[in-house]
Amino acid sequence: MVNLKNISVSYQRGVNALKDVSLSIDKGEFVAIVGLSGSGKSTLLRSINYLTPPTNGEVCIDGVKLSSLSKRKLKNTRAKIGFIFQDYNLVDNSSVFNNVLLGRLAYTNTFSSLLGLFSSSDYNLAEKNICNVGLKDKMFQRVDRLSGGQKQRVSIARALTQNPNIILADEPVSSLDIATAESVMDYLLKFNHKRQITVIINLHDIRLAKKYASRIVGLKDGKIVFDDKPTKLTDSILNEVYY
Ligand SMILES: Nc1ncnc2c1ncn2[C@@H]1O[C@H](COP(=O)(O)OP(=O)(O)OP(=O)(O)O)[C@@H](O)[C@H]1O
Repeated sequence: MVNLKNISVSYQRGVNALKDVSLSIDKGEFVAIVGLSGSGKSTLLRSINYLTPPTNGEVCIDGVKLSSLSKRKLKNTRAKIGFIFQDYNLVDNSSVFNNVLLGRLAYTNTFSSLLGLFSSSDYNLAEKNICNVGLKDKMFQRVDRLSGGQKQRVSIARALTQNPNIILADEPVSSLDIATAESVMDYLLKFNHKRQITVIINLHDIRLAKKYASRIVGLKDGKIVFDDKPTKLTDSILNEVYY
């Protein structure tokens, strides 16, 4: 369903962040991307939903080339791809409920979204997903009063409210302590299993990658140097990825 065909990304001043990367990810996989800082993990994730369109190569989602899509169709495709950021990307002075409702923005036209018009099914979906991440009692609390783990659960609920086929998560637990990080990862794994949502996640914690992912992709200098089951990621391969 996600197919990267020979993609390269070059930034200004000659930085080649990805070099001829090809990668196919099937529905329902839980893929962790690992590698040194600067190896291209964020760029890879952002190219999948065209936040950073590749300089060369093609990104295909369900067989459709993103480069061939009109603005409107690209918006529709992106609506089915949730994105979870390391720093949560929430509206701090707004409630949990309003933040989660923003997941429906991908489906509303500009006029409705400017007026904040949502349907009753949008409200119901937001409420259901807040309950699904265990935040029912915080529903109308401002998000800046929440802990880091709770904030990241709000971002998961917001992504779920898009009814996504894919969730992209860029270092979502790196600011959290180990126990909290695992509880956030548990939620991602739960929705991966229960809803068959494909999860593609950047992680610098190899232990978490091995514990949760069904497949690990190692990036080094913008190239894939490992792509296999977690059990195949031996210490000597790790040394190579992180050298
Ligand atoms: N907007 C940008 N403009 C120019 N160079 C960039 C930009 N974004 C990233 N880069 C460069 O591209 C390379 C890959 O960066 P990227 O953020 O994808 O790596 P990463 O593995 O996610 O690193 P980190 O774990 O530190 O976030 C790095 O050399 C980085 O400095």
